[in-house]
Amino acid sequence: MSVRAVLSSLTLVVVALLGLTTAADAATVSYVALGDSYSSGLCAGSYLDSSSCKRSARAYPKLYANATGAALSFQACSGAKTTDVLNGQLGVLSSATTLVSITVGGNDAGFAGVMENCVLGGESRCRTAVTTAVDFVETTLPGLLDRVYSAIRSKAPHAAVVVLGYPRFYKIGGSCSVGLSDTSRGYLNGGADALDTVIEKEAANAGFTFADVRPAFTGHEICSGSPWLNSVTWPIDESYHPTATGQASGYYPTFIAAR
Ligand SMILES: CCCCCCCCCCCCCCCC(=O)Oc1ccc([N+](=O)[O-])cc1
Repeated sequence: MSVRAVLSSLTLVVVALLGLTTAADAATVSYVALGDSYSSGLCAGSYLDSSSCKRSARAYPKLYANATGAALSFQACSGAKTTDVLNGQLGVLSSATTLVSITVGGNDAGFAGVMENCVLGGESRCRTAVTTAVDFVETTLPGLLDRVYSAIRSKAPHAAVVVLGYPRFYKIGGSCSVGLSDTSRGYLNGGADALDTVIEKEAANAGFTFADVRPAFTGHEICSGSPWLNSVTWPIDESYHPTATGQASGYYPTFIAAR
């Protein structure tokens, strides 16, 4: 065999290997999970590190990566508002990102304060707190979501983006140890609906897919026979969050179906 023939067969082998590598890279989903505690998995346990972000091995982003072999960059962080996503979570996005998920907006709307008013303050204060939050959701939140969604699109131009919503918290009329009246439960469910309505609309405006978790959680609200959400609990910040089952049976299949 001449030197030239050896070189040309070597070239063929190298080209073939490069081809395989490129094909393997293209087949690997490059997945970035953004957002707040509903995506980090606060309350689901088995946290992946000791950070206050509370990223859980039982949260839907990790379940998806385990099941599919997708390469996950887990950015979601407990307590995140839209500005935290904009300023702290988008650095890993690139033109190579193929899949993005996000839950955000609840903390901007003052979720924790609303819950405190409703649990401790009685029906009247609950109604006022929810009304104020819904007003914010309908007037100010759309612009905040637009900023986040536009930034995602410009940093990850080729990604499929799935925006997940929030569940209704309460079954109305269920027997329940939590001292919240059916009236207050109704206010809170209405707040979740208002939030989901705005998130769905802004996601559609951005060309993203909205994944509605409310159907999956129906029958599994607080005060139902098999809740997938924590009621008031200790530590207090884990209150009103999906349990590990809520992540696995509520968020995860809803994400899979929308992706
Ligand atoms: C209209 C808004 C109020 C209506 C109440 C019912 C709405 C249901 C939607 C819930 C949205 C929750 C998103 C917040 C997720 C989150 O990150 O929660 C936190 C988790 C942890 C902390 N923290 O401080 O550790 C703070 C907040």
